[in-house]
Amino acid sequence: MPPKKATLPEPKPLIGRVGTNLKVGIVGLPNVGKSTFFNVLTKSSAQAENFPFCTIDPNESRVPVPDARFTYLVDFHKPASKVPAFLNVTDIAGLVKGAAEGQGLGNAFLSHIKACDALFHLTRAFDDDDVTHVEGDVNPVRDLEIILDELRLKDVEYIETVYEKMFKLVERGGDKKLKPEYDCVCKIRNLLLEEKKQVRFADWDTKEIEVLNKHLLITSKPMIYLVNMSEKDYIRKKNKWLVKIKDWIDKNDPGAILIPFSGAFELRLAELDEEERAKQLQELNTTSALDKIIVQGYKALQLMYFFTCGPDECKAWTIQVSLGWETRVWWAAPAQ
Ligand SMILES: Nc1ncnc2c1ncn2[C@@H]1O[C@H](COP(=O)(O)OP(=O)(O)OP(=O)(O)O)[C@@H](O)[C@H]1O
Ligand SMILES: [Mg+2]
Repeated sequence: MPPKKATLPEPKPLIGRVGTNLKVGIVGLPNVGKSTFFNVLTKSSAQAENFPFCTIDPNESRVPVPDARFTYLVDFHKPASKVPAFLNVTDIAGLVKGAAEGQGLGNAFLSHIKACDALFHLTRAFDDDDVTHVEGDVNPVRDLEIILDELRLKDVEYIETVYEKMFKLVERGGDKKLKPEYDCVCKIRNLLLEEKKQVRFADWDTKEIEVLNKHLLITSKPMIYLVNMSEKDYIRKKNKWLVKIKDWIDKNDPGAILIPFSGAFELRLAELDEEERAKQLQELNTTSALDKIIVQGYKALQLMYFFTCGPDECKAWTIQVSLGWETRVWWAAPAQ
């Protein structure tokens, strides 16, 4: 008998902005490797040190999206000008328990998250007694819940103000026109406050998504889970937390993507020249995780972008619209 096909959850329509200048934010507890990851991903040099709250102000950069179609166009036309698509990435300060009430760097941090359109949720699965853990020990499942809960509480605070305003208009003032929107706000409030769930975990119809898009709640943003492991664990593809994290995601955020990587290993690779790097990867029989992360980050956004190449930038071009669950590409014939 052929093996049973794994049933994948139906992809959910994305909630959020559609645009040409969207960004992915990096969130997680302090000192878990967010800035290290940001630096290797975007070839930047943001401060990354072994102490909590090393990052205060957000660091922003962009990274080209690896795309075989773009490489093909460039190889074919050998153009003078090559403009790939870019993914904008923001490295944000660490978040601690109580951040929604102002602990740690608190509210400023949360407003930086609100400005992002998708999130890389970075969690620490490496043991290293020399690297301080704000919770005292390594436990990425607990850490995931701490972060998600802070994000949820921030949404609760926001939706309460919306709810109170609408309550007065609809329940007291009898405004019938606002009633459908008010009902949706009540559903959001109930989900966040009573069921203690993230907005993206629930099912929403088109009308409800219109309401959600007015508010751009933090817990409605697509989230990609990145597990930061030791170099050794990444190379041997084993880590005692991986299965536990995967189980947690399947149970709580089904369909969400988990990508293991190693900040320490990527940092070491980044210091090698191209030839040494290829040799090293071949010897270790492994690959860098960064391209996969960039592509998934890009796919999580409802992004509309152009990549162009040609002597006058229009010899060959494509427009790509990624709406998360589908990607459409238009090719234009090279100008004669
Ligand atoms: N995979 C890894 N293995 C071992 N050490 C790592 C790994 N990834 C990062 N580190 C180390 O962890 C420490 C904290 O890293 P980093 O400054 O990137 O964290 P952060 O999450 O940005 O912290 P903050 O929230 O304080 O800004 C650094 O000393 C870094 O070298
Ligand atoms: Mg940092």
